[in-house]
Amino acid sequence: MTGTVEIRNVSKRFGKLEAVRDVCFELPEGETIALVGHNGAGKTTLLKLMLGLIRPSSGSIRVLGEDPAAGEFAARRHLGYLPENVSFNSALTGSETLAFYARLKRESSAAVAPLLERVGLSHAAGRRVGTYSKGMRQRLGLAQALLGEPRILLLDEPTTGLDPALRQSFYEIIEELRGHGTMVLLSSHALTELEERAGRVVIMNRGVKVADGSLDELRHIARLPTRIRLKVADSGLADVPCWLGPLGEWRRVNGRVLEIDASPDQKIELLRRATAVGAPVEDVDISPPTLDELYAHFLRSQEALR
Ligand SMILES: Nc1ncnc2c1ncn2[C@@H]1O[C@H](COP(=O)(O)OP(=O)(O)OP(=O)(O)O)[C@@H](O)[C@H]1O
Repeated sequence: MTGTVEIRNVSKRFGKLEAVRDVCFELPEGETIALVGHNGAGKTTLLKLMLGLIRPSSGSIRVLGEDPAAGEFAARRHLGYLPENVSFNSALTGSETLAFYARLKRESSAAVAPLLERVGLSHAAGRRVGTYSKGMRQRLGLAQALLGEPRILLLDEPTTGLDPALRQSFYEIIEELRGHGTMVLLSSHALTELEERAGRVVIMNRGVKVADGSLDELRHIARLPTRIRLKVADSGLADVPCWLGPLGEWRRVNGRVLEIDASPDQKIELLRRATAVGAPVEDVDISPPTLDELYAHFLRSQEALR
């Protein structure tokens, strides 16, 4: 896979505050990457650095092989950006707004109608943006970011204000773009929805990158327990320690359901026992560590080192 963004040992200081400290990563094409972190972790600063809106205090950034902060940054045409707080001129219609951005990006205004259609705003194309709901403005923002079929899409909190159906169609658009080779970077706090969508997660804390990998890789590194729930037949409730063996603590969550936090080493053995002939188990439910739990784990680990 070809790289789209290369960040090497980048730091960014605002006065005494180090918003980003010695961060390195590469973002290949055709990947959806989640950039997560608490408020003030440095996510927006990283996006602004990639856009060339600010310069790094040290380190280097390449976007499609160019320095984004250089005067003539030709790769900008291949960049789409949705800022956290989209604001448009409320007197312009949806069509006029998008046509304005198309001119800025030197794209044909013929792109406007199909893009409005794509984000489900055709019906409101002739209405003033001032009358749009938050979700509609967000969709117009996405349409603006999609102008020119970008190879890099940087989206800051893109699903804020979207209802579940719109979120679904938003992620369908993202998946389609990714399939065509676009690198999509989603900066977000919505960890649960990112869990199913992002192939890779970069976790930031206080300006420092604390974890970077696929969900499976992060689970492997964190070695957090997998939560296993067993629905047990009445006959098995009396002698749980016997058929389950010495595999850690278990607790009864309600009636006939047992819950066990199995370490990565115990997991398979536990499932073997639970599904062995004669085991009084009627159903098994396996929940690997969620992105929420992994996020909390990596943040705790880094805070402990401070
Ligand atoms: N132009 C600026 N001048 C001074 N400090 C800044 C500037 N921009 C960002 N900061 C500071 O840098 C740190 C990182 O901010 P940044 O906006 O990158 O965080 P974030 O992870 O995007 O947070 P959020 O989730 O709240 O959007 C914060 O402490 C912020 O106050």
